Amino acid sequence: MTDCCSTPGVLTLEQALTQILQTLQQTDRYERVSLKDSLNRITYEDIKSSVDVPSFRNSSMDGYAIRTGDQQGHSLKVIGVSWAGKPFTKKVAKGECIRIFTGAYVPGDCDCVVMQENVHRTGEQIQITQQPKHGENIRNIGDDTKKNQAILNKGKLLKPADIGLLAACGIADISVFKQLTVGFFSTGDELISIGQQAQLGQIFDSNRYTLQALLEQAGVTPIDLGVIPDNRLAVEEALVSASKNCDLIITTGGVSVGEADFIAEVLAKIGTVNLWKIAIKPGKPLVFGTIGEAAFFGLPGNPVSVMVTFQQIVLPALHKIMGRAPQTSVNLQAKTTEIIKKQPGRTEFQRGFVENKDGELLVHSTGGQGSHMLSSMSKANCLIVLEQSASDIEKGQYVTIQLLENTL
Ligand SMILES: Nc1nc2c(c(=O)[nH]1)N[C@H]1C(S)=C(S)[C@@H](COP(=O)(O)OP(=O)(O)OC[C@H]3O[C@@H](n4cnc5c(N)ncnc54)[C@H](O)[C@@H]3O)O[C@H]1N2
Ligand code: MOO
Repeated sequence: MTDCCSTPGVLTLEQALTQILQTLQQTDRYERVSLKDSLNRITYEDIKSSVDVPSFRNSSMDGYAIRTGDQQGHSLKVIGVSWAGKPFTKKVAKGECIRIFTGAYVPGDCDCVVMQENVHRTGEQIQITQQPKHGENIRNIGDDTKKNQAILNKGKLLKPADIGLLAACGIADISVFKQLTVGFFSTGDELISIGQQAQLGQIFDSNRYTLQALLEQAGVTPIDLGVIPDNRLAVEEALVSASKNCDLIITTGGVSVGEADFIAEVLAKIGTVNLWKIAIKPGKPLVFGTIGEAAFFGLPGNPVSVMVTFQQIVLPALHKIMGRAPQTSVNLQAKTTEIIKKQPGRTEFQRGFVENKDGELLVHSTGGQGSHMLSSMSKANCLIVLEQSASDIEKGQYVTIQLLENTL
């Protein structure tokens, strides 16, 4: 569809994402890992608990376990102690109670724990000073997790709470999707490595460092394939070789329309070009396709374009292949503290800093928005998302923001 803002042949971000995700298949490779090695891995199957958690009724307070009917004002005899790990299992008769500590087994005769602050103790007798409620301060069997209940679904990215939950259920190892292997290289005759002396016209290759970090954060195995010069044959050889060992390949640079930009041309020769150019800023000339079994993303060379396209496009693609359940992105609304310049035509991602001022989210730009400017990206804790048809935004208007991973 062509409207006021679209360029014929250039897909919107949503169209491009739909097309990319439809092309990619979820991997079916998996492995068993121990719980200790499972952080940031993705579950390969639904995981059920074979036990109730808690597996026995226990106290949530230090105090006295009593029987219903032994009410406020009554005097009760303390006949024993239930410690966490050392249960009291004998009978508790009417008019009796036991001393109990947090996490300790509650004997079957008792149905309430009175916290010690609400009790007067004299020798082996207690007086309850506040009306106890039936079931009070007792954690019941299975109130956290029930036996045979699915505690984690397939496709769950494992975070510390999930690992703790599995441990609480006594699960020692689990099946997770195999980690993806992602090969990446930079292209460009102007690139030198850190440590080399820059001549006029040369720059340090920053994209490889950014990508290594982004890929590590994404929980895949990155393979740094170095810098490849602007030479068709060299690029072709590097891509063919990478496609044999990698699930996904990322290059940066060489996707625009200059004389030395031939990534899309080489891709068409050795694989398939599925799409080229998306109506986003930065990142417009992104190319996506496949080489053999491997998925391929040719990202634009500009360093901020690399970061934005990685976050908006490569990451959802990686999630699809690595088996992660689809995510709903959490967008917030924040009030802009300044005018934001914007031309209609592309969905724009501007670098911003959001803060909470007296309960209101305020966002301001972190500086120059050129796609070569990493300094404003480094200062940003969010991206300001401006829709394709939007033009300049007035100060005080609400805009959509996406928090960056480093903020969370
Ligand atoms: N006539 C046109 N020129 C350009 C267009 C266009 O539509 N018509 N699009 C512009 C846009 S938007 C982008 S984005 C860039 C993308 O260009 P390429 O992907 O071909 O990238 P290069 O030209 O190779 O590099 C762009 C820029 O980034 C620097 N760069 C490249 N690699 C690295 C690296 N590894 N580390 C740090 N910096 C890198 C490179 O030196 C250039 O400055 O094209 C526009 N041009
Ligand atoms: O689309 Mo480019 O990435 O704006 O600089």
